[in-house]
Amino acid sequence: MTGAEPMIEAADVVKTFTVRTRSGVLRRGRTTLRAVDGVSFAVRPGEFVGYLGPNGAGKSTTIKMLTGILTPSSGALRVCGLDPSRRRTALARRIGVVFGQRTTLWWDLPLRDSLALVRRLYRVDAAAHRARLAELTALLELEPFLHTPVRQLSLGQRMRGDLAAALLHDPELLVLDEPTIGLDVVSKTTVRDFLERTNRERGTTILLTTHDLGDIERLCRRVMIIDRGRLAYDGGLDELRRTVDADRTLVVELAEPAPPIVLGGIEADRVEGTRQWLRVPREENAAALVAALAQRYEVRDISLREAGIEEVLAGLYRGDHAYWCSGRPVAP
Ligand SMILES: Nc1ncnc2c1ncn2[C@@H]1O[C@H](COP(=O)(O)OP(=O)(O)OP(=O)(O)O)[C@@H](O)[C@H]1O
Repeated sequence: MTGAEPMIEAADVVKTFTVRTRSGVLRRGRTTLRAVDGVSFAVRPGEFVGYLGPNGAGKSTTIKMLTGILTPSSGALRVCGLDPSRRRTALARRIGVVFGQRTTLWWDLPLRDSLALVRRLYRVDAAAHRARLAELTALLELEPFLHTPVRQLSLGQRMRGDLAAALLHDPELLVLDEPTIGLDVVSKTTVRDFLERTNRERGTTILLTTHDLGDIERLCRRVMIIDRGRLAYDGGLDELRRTVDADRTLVVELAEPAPPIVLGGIEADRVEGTRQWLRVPREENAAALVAALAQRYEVRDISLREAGIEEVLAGLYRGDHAYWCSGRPVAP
């Protein structure tokens, strides 16, 4: 594969499922559900892309198609230049996959033995395996539990083991489905640092599905958002914030507690002691608002906060923005 070729190329990919329906007590029928509904995108080598969307949006179904577990109902899909469902074994040697909710390791074996089996599975040369295992052991700090059976590992340790297993054969592409789910802050940081480094230093292309916005803010330069099977956004995080035009928040610290501030059409939507939060619409002049506040209240401190990615996405998922509902992809 040459550097110019996309690592992943999806053209109008559709996946339908036939599901049972029930209306009333006795009437049963079947209907077709379009879990992925005409998705097109390309991921270039070396990119780190977040694949986001609310529950049931179609993320896992997309990932299962990318890894060859599911076959698209229509459309064209190529990963590392291969058709995933037809060339599943060949593709497995070139990609790494981690599902946060389940492990690919052997439950009863010590981690080290599990990783040795992975080497056989992927036919990795023994010397290359030794070198890579030593590197991954150091980076993921696996040494203290290499001899522990997988079933006795904590969630964070197991996830580090799974990442090592997925990367032992040095894949070009790493596909991650919720890799930090259930992890504590320290383990999350270890995993994120490791992923960031893997992408930067080895040039591994990474596609990450997560509900953890910390993962996204820390790692992804580009995000794709899917909702009800359709790609609704594909671009940078900062552009997303700008596109959505989310409201800003004015945090006001008063000299003494007061009833919720009302200024023009704006009212505080949160009050805690002397602190109040006001949502400032984009079109509102924040400077004029601050001046009016200072005239009427004794203000100790004031700060204007841009909408965080969490608020931006919550607005999108609620359908606050027209383009979101239209299902029309937004150009990067
Ligand atoms: N094997 C299946 N048979 C029938 N319907 C399915 C199947 N797999 C997924 N679906 C449906 O397809 C839709 C998309 O599911 P998918 O698991 O891809 O969503 P998701 O974005 O990964 O959600 P979550 O964030 O909750 O994991 C959902 O409505 C789901 O119920």
